[in-house]
Amino acid sequence: MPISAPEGAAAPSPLLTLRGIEAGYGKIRVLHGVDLVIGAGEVVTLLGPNGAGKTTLLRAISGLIPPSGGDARFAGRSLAGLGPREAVKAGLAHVIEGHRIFTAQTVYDNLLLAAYDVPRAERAARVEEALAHFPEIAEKRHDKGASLSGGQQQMLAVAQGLVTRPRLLMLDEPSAGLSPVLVDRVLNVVRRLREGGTAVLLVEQLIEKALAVSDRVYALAQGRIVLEARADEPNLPHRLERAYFGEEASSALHA
Ligand SMILES: Nc1ncnc2c1ncn2[C@@H]1O[C@H](COP(=O)(O)OP(=O)(O)OP(=O)(O)O)[C@@H](O)[C@H]1O
Repeated sequence: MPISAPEGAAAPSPLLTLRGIEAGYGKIRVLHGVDLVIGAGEVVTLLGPNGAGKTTLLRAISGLIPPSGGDARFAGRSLAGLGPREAVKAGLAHVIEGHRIFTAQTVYDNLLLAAYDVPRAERAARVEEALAHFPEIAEKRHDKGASLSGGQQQMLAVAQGLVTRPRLLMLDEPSAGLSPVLVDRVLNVVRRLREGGTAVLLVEQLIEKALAVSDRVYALAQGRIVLEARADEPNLPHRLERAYFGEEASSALHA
């Protein structure tokens, strides 16, 4: 049975609240007023066709590109004017699509570098904490990044996102280039993070696998949110199709 707040008590404020976010590149407008909410410890998948603006939205949240409009709040504070480093310090980690690790450095040093802003005395423990999620790369902690397989490098990139102990971890297509077994392993980490209370925003093409670890889903099309639903909603595949292709195209498909 869901635990409801006592009557009259204020609902806990969400961890991340986006209202009317607009962003793009120079004169190119990509996001046209995006509203999105993530609760503490919630796993949310962001779906959408190629070019919809998913990566751009993650970049706008993590300070890699400044939004040109709207309001973004994280853990009770405005994200306006925050650069990527400040966003990480505020508790936001963004594992970018196709993230490259430092191949000339060891696995351990890659993680230490990612823990740059963690107090020195805590860094080693944070590195171990991140490695504990990935026994396969923990075994290779003294090996150079270059010696890891593509999948292991991808895991190392996710582990780098974890050393800062984020309240929200944003993963941009973590399955890209991974074998099905490794995809499951990365998504299992998402499941474990959720159990531990870390919120995750997941951009993923493997829709079914992503939904299996998610609480809710948003779909973005042409820079606008066109659907918001619970991940276990029975009618979701049909709604997604309509959201992706528009109602008319969907009716034509089923005609
Ligand atoms: N650095 C950039 N400079 C100019 N335009 C860009 C840049 N990055 C992305 N775009 C454009 O912004 C739009 C949205 O791209 P974005 O990568 O955010 O979409 P996406 O939904 O993540 O797509 P995909 O699933 O293909 O990664 C696209 O039209 C893309 O060409």
